Amino acid sequence: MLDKNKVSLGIAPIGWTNDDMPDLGKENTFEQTISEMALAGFKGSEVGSHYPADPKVLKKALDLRGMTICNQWFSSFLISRPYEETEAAFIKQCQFLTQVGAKCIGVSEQSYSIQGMLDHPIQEGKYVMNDEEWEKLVTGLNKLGRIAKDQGMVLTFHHHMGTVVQTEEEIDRFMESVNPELVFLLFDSGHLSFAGIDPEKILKKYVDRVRHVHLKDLRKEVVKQSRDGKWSFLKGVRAGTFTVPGDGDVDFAPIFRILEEADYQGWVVVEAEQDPAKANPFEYALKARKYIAEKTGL
Ligand SMILES: O=C1C[C@@H](O)[C@H](O)[C@@H](O)C1=O
Ligand SMILES: [Co+2]
Repeated sequence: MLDKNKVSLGIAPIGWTNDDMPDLGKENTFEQTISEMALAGFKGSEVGSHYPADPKVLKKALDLRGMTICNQWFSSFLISRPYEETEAAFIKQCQFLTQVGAKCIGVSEQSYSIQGMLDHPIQEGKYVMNDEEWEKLVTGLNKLGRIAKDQGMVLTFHHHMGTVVQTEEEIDRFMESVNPELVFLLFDSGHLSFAGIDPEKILKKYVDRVRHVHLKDLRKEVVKQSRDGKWSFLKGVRAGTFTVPGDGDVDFAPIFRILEEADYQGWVVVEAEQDPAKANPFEYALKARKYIAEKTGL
């Protein structure tokens, strides 16, 4: 069982409106999204592109529903653009997050990422960094991690399909290289499973350095179709690569057990992007909430 005083349950708006493919769920308003999250029993939300940009407006709408912002995605371009460019955007986003009371920022290195390319098979030919690029990434993230820490925030890094940190070797090298006081891991069960990595193994190894968790389930049958058909990441998402915890093929029992044994403190966030026309987001949020309550006591 997870301790309700230490672990909070959030959900990402990506099941309602998908920022990577804005036509998916464009009919779902911000108010409807957060009302359904709250009604389904979630206390936190990540930030979606259809959320108000004014932190006061956003915070008021969340406060009314007993909710808070728990994290926001941040795209870094540390190995392909001047560091200062990423730093300026990072500082701006940290300020926004601080104003809405959030403590976590989830960074993904998007240089040469194929995750958004509609004509690129996700399971082939992603970019691999050379030693010089590794150095740039690590140095840049350590600097950003310091900036976050000085503002009372935590920089977590999101390993992700189609990006420069996807494989087990890349995750290991990453964790060996970054400053453990400044850069933490965002553990995403769906992306690990999609990459053919055992989530249990990674979590066991790095749980003490995990500061944010994405609970994402995976339909292995769709992943197989995606490999055979050479689908892009986004085509796979539309076809149902991901779903809510308990609805797919990821075994969440060891994940919850490791978090419990490590006395994990922080957010666990359901993040299950799929086509809202096929998988009603409110229905799936309720389904996830029920499964997590049964398995963790949250
Ligand atoms: O954390 C995430 C944010 C999304 O934009 C991304 O594509 C998704 O798969 C994810 O894990
Ligand atoms: Co994620």
